[in-house]
Amino acid sequence: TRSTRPQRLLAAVQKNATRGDPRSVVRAIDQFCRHKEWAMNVGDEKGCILDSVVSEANPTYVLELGTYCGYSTVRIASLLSPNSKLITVEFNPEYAKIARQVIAWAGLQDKINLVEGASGDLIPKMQEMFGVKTFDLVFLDHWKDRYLPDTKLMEKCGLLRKGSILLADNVICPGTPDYLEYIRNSPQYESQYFKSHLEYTKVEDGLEKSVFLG
Ligand SMILES: O=C(NC/C=C/[C@H]1O[C@@H](n2ccc(=O)cc2)[C@H](O)[C@@H]1O)c1cc([N+](=O)[O-])cc(O)c1O
Ligand SMILES: [Mg+2]
Repeated sequence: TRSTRPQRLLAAVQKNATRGDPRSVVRAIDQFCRHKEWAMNVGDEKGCILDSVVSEANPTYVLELGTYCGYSTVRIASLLSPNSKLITVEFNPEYAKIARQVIAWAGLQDKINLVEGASGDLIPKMQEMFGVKTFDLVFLDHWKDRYLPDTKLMEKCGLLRKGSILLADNVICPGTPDYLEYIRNSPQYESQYFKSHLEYTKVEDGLEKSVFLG
């Protein structure tokens, strides 16, 4: 049977990227998506904004919601300091299988915990599963109708501390209107919109960075 797009993306990484070199893995995926097949990675343009937010935050504990093939997982983890950890949540076992191999090719498996399941089920278990108290940075890039309920759930579970940063992809395209309305009007957050483009296209999209004020 025909291969899947994530399988072809992984093959492009294994063909064009250098083992143990995360930035070459990121570059190989961007090349594949720009010249061969579009895929829903945060991409190179929004990826630069992601890089600057991660570098400035220098987080110890990062949560990513929506691994997909591991592009942003590798991009973020490549910027983390030695004792920091990235936990990434993936619902689809096929995507998880590909992402684990992309992460391994980048040589970042020691920094990353990929956990399979639904965010709504796993968020309440983060503290007991990983001994995490709070997350310094959360990257939201999963189902767009889950951004708001999962943010409220993270608040309820005490996973956010004064200064925790939420960074949300696709707030314009495909769009997360209920999340934007909540986060921009809540006195508990200070938000900033970084205007950009939908990955590998000229369509407008952007990232919303929100700091939890506690
Ligand atoms: O739909 C989009 N993203 C949904 C991502 C979903 C990912 O999150 C996982 N998940 C993990 C945990 C869960 O609880 C639920 C899902 C899913 O298994 C999938 O791997 C999207 C679409 C476009 N687009 O242009 O159409 C562009 C983008 O940048 C996007 O991110
Ligand atoms: Mg996205």
